[in-house]
Amino acid sequence: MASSFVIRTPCSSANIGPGFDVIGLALSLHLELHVTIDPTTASQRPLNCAITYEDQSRSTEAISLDPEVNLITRVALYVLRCHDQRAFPAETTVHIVNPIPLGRGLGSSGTAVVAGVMLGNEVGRLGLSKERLLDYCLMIERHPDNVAASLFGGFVGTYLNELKPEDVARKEIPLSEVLPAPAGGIDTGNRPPAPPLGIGHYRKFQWAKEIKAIAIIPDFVVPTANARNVLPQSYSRADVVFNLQRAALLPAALGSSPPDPDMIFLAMQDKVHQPYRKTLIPGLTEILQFMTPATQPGLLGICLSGAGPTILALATDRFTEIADRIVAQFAANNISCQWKLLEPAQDGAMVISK
Ligand SMILES: Nc1ncnc2c1ncn2[C@@H]1O[C@H](COP(=O)(O)OP(=O)(O)O)[C@@H](O)[C@H]1O
Ligand SMILES: N[C@@H](CCOP(=O)(O)O)C(=O)O
Repeated sequence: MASSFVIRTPCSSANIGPGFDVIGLALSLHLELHVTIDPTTASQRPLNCAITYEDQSRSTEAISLDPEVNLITRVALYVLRCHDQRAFPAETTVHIVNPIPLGRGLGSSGTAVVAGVMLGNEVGRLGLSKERLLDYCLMIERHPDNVAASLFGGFVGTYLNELKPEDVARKEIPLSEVLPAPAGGIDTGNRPPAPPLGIGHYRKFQWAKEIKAIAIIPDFVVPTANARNVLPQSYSRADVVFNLQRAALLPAALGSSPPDPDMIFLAMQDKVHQPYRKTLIPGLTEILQFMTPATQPGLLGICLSGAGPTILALATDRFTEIADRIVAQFAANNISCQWKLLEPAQDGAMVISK
């Protein structure tokens, strides 16, 4: 008999200023996988899987419908193959509905990875806990901030365990071995490296109910890998202490009701990633500084969302006014934008039976 379910996964904004690779916030824009498994259909397809894709994000990148290439199904196959299941159950169809803009700093890849591990777990009937699924996510997306937010929901602080030397080697296995290059439908029969236990952990923080997130999304892509390549290998003690001081304040500042705008604005400052990413995002330095809670009522703080180019402005009201001002700053650099008013998504990725 056929079965159907939906996997719903929120997008995320990572860092929130000083919490580089540590802090993440799940937001109310959801990737959905509408999955049907119909064993009565004789499978004609490679890997027993057919993909369709519905773009609701206004992205121009073409998403592959080949299950060996598509990030979501590739990740699901990784989880399945770690459990000696070589393909999807016959006959699986996955309809992807994606409103998350690609390569803009709203964690589209982390969300896709989370949806992929949830898909592998569900179709393979593996019964893995979300804590274990986080390990699988971290073998692919190697910083925990986006994936933990999308998997568990809410406003999270994350950390990686100090692993035993043999486990460190397993965690650092090149991505090409975790997600091997497509073999053109030929099953190599290789079992991929399973993740060590308990790589990553998270803690949920409070989020003050008055605070909403405005995402100002420029019409250009900054691949996260490029935005990580512009960062230095080492930092001055002064810059590290600057970020530690603010990162330690941030959860209390964003969790206190009513919010204190000056405290939040200060707690969202950063010297570890944003200053270096200005080379990829025209006008970034000015955009992060041109308004403050003193000059813009309703504003609490501004930061780069993830690796950018999206700007995240936290605010209690006057959302349109704040968004319009940031859009105008980008327009001064000949960059057009869309913007969205989002809320924290307290529920993480979930499977909904149909
Ligand atoms: N829903 C999806 N389905 C397939 N691939 C996706 C999906 N979402 C994101 N990706 C892949 O992730 C890439 C973007 O990842 P990345 O550069 O990390 O940006 P982001 O900040 O959006 O996570 C896309 O170019 C695409 O290859
Ligand atoms: N901590 C990472 C977060 C990347 O987020 P994304 O949404 O841009 O993928 C970083 O800052 O590189």
